[in-house]
Amino acid sequence: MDPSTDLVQQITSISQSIYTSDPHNPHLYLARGKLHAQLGFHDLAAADAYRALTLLEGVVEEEPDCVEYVARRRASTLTGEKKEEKEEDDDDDDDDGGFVRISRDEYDANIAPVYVLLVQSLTQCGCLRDAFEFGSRAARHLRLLGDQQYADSIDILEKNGLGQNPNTLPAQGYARRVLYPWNTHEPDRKAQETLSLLNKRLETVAPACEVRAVSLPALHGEKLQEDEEKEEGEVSVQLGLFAKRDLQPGEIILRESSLLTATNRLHDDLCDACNGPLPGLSEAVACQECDDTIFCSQTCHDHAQAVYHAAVCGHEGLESLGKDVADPQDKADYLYFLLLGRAVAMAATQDCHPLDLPEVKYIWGDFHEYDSTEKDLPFSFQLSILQPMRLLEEMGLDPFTTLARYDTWVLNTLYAKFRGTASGRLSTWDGGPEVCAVHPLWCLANHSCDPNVRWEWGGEITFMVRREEEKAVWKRGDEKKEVSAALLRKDEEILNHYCDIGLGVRQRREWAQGALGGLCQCTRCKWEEKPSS
Ligand SMILES: C[S@@+](CC[C@H](N)C(=O)[O-])C[C@H]1O[C@@H](n2cnc3c(N)ncnc32)[C@H](O)[C@@H]1O
Repeated sequence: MDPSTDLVQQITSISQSIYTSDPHNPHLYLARGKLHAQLGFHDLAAADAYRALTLLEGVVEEEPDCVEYVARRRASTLTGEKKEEKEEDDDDDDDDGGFVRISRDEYDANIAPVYVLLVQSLTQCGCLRDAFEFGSRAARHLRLLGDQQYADSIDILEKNGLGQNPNTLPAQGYARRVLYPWNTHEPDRKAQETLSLLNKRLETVAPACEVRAVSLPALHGEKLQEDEEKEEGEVSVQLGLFAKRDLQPGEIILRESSLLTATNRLHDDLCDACNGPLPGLSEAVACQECDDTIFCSQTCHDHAQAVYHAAVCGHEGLESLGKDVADPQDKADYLYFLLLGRAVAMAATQDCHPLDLPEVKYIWGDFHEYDSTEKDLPFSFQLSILQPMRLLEEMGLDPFTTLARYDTWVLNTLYAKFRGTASGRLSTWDGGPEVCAVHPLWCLANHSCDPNVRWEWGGEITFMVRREEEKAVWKRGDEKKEVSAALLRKDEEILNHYCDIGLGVRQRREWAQGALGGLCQCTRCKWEEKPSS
């Protein structure tokens, strides 16, 4: 058997125990974290180590009443000799339901490997500031517990970030962006069944459009021009939107509203559901239970209650979570976190797995091949581990017992999907990102720097066929190229734009690179990039 298959099986088996019967057992998180690290999932390993640490810290808490999550394990989780030895010790403190509390001895035996796994995993992800901070804290703590006993671990922990100024170390790291082998929620996006389902949804949102499989040029990270030329011809089969009939210039061909939205404005004047502008006081509708939440209409109010609001209603701690961002550079990342929060609220309200939400299940995630070593999914201790735990707590959920739905691999998959599809609106106040949303049908349209539609986004998002005068002008030095006709013919692909098409080719490629996964290879870019004849 392929050794990695065996590791996957072991991970799946431990996850099953965590999800269904033993969620407060730090041994399971440590064991699973080590397996995750062996498979190169250092991000998941860091999250597991942090869970084990949180539970172990409760064991030595001086005031037991302050312990939020009591670390305990099923008496049957140890095997062989260890189990027999332990069973004799456990007799006295057998809790209800066959659980035993984690003992001080277990704490002493596990605290150092947990710290080491946490610090090494964060380092591997590139989250060097947190690795350094945990490393220093851990070394100090282990020294107090016993210099000799923990000498090797202290050595490893202290080597980390030695001589560095923590303030200059990066907090933001990266994770692998793959479909996890245990993810059973991802559909076959190209299957006829999927296309039929999406086309059924399009009937109301964009009746003149159809989703089809399409071959796109495979774009790669930061490749040099020569590499791009070499790889020309390599394709990626994905989905795209197509015209079912001739479409007229100026015609609105898609109208979609979505509740998978987020804003970082603290006391905003936007509808809580669709993030469209609020009408006057007489028309706006407040939630009866928590007066602070305002909707633009009764429809949005009712929709919100059924889709996401029930899980967050009245939980005041959620109001400022992720919104009080000090560094403007972090704003976009925090918006993705807020979008994640909305998806969690939707899953909790509808009692379903977040990856099965209709807004999420079929959208593009830009995943790499499983055996790729590339790491390009932004990952940080704050936004991928700590804040999601706080979010669940503020919603009144135990982040350990709800892991079957909100495990780190699930959150990473959500982040990957959101980063591949979400659109954003900038603040008119400071120009920073302020609102973002996923529109699951709108986001099926691919990009071109000579798009045939333009989009507008208020309460709903629309596609309108570009008129002649709205078409892009191709420029190369002093040379200009004739614009193509505005009519969008039956069977033509509907092409959106992921960047400002008024920019020069270099800037456009730079802007769109994140959303495209590489440098744009559309015909306009290729023409404008070539030296003028
Ligand atoms: C928002 S999705 C567009 C829909 C997507 N093709 C699907 O299957 O759902 C964005 C992704 O589509 C692909 N894409 C869009 N426009 C492209 C283009 N002009 N060339 C190559 N890939 C493109 C990229 O992989 C990008 O990450």
